[in-house]
Amino acid sequence: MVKAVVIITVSDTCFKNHAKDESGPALVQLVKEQFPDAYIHTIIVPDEKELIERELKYFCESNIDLILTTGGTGLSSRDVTPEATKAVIQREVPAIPIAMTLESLKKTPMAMLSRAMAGIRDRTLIINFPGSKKAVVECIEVVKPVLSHAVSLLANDLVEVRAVHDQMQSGCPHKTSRVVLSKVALRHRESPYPMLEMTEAFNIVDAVMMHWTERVEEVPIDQSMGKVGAQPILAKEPMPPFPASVKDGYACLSWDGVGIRKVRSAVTAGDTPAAPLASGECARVNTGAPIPTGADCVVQVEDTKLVKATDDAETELEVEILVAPQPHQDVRPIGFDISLGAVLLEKGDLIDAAKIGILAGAGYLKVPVRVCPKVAILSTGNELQEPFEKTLRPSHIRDSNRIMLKMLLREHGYDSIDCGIARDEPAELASAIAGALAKCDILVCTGGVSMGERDLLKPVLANDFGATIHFGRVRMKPGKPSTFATCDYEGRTKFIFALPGNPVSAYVCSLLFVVRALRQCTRYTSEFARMRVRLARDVKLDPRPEYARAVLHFPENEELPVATLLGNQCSSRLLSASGASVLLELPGASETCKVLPTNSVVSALVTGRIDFSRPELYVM
Ligand SMILES: Nc1nc2c(c(=O)[nH]1)N[C@H]1C(S)=C(S)[C@@H](COP(=O)(O)OP(=O)(O)OC[C@H]3O[C@@H](n4cnc5c(N)ncnc54)[C@H](O)[C@@H]3O)O[C@H]1N2
Ligand code: MOO
Ligand SMILES: [Mg+2]
Repeated sequence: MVKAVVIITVSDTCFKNHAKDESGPALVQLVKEQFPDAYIHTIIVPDEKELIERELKYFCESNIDLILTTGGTGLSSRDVTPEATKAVIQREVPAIPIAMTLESLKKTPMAMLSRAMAGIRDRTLIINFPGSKKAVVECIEVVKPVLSHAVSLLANDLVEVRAVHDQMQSGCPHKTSRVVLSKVALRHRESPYPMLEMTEAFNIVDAVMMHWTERVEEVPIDQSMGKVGAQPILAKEPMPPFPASVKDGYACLSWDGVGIRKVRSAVTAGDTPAAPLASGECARVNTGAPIPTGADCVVQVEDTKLVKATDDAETELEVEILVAPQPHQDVRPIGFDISLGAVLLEKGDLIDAAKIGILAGAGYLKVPVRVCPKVAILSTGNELQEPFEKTLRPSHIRDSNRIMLKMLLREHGYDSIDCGIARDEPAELASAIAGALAKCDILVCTGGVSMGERDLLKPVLANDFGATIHFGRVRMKPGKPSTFATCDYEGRTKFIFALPGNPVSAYVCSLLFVVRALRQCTRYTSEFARMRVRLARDVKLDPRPEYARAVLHFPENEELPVATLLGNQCSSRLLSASGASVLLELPGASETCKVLPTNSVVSALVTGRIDFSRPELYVM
């Protein structure tokens, strides 16, 4: 089902004067006729490759089903749409432009000059159309019959795909579910899942994730950020590879002491010095430049005086050294920064920017890292609609969980694929889960895990995938109905975190369970750093242990930072997680303690960035 289409007019002329764009509106009209319910967005961009690429990538990341470009597919030097498309797509669909060209050739041989491309990025199909309105109308007729099926294949919307395949073949079984919805009177009135303590849940996640088989892959260093090194990496050369000057000044022989020196030569960074330096001589050097053999120190220019130069002042002939230099003064000897054979990256190290710079400097363009599980994110709920749909449908809300979790995992160094929204229908849930499991190792879904008659995740996982539910309820707030399961799918163990639909529950449980699991898989410490903080105000305790979202500030001369909660902690209120630096580990209320008074010291997990806390914003 085609839900969202973007039409991009690529044309310098139309970019300057939108009124000249006829092809874009024509495409809009044609798309509207075929997909009347689809959300259609149009933009006009100039014939700039980088800009077109940026827009294509943006819309692919925004879950658009179809991107249709018009213009820029010809032979002129400004025609770059195919190149931009090629740079963005992951897989080509060559038959689409071929079909369009064959059809257009019936009308004009000029169709031979079209360089249009078509291809896929993630779940978006991109098709280049020619720039002329007449050609657009002809070409859209060619592709119309396949657009919907193509989008369904990409959306992995197995319901529609199975239906189409069923029409083409007889009797292949449509994915159904063993879960029966109708007998609502038989619903659970008490959760059948024991309530686990947090530590039990953490131990289960740690133990089960040990089933992840550790694998190693080599990745380009610019794709290794946040990954874990799989083996030690050693320096193949000493750094610096030559004795290098630390200052701008003059390379000298230290035993010459103070006095006049003949300026024998100049060595700037990148130069290779010629003959060795003799006593009474010096060589002008820049920071980073190799010092000539014979020299054993550098005197900074501030400690010298010019004695003699050529009349045109282009050459220094003699300088006076005013301060007696020490041997090796301001010289970085060979290997001073990194000695030959030094360990640049330890096995198990988390790769950060500095490490990537060190690897680059040492001539490593790839690095072996521990393979990270592929993560898929799926939202569930009849009440959900796509964020880009302008108008809210009655009793609907926009899905905020998917993009939030994708970004949250990215914040912690993990990529993920977006598997869209599944409705609370057993067969559709089963199909969506099947589609997601086919593409991932860890599935994170949100919604439908509590006590509602349409909370189907647990039953569908257990009945349709034979999943082992390791836990289905945890004594925590937020996140009580969190579910962790594993199943065997297409011969591989799949790990499934079915988290509550409430955005804050999904946020907290992704941090505490999903990030933990991912760190386990790369054998990296699974715990977040813990610190002790003081409460800025009284905090009422919930009966369950609570992970309260807070920001910190660091009063002068105070031993502990002060934590301010981000307002009402209700698990539907995502604002309570916005800008959170820490999750406070608050105990459950007891008979004797229902409120933690101001200045109480509690432990906090450092799950966010600390440097932009603005507690002054949260004065209650
Ligand atoms: N009778 C009981 N009711 C509930 C219990 C209980 O123990 N007994 N548990 C409550 C707790 S605690 C939680 S947490 C929620 C979790 O419910 P579900 O996991 O079944 O989540 P849903 O019902 O699907 O949705 C909950 C809430 O979140 C909204 N939602 C769902 N998905 C999204 C999304 N992708 N983006 C934004 N918002 C989303 C949804 O509209 C609901 O408002 O159950 C309590 N109930
Ligand atoms: O467990 Mo829920 O996330 O508190 O509402
Ligand atoms: Mg529910």
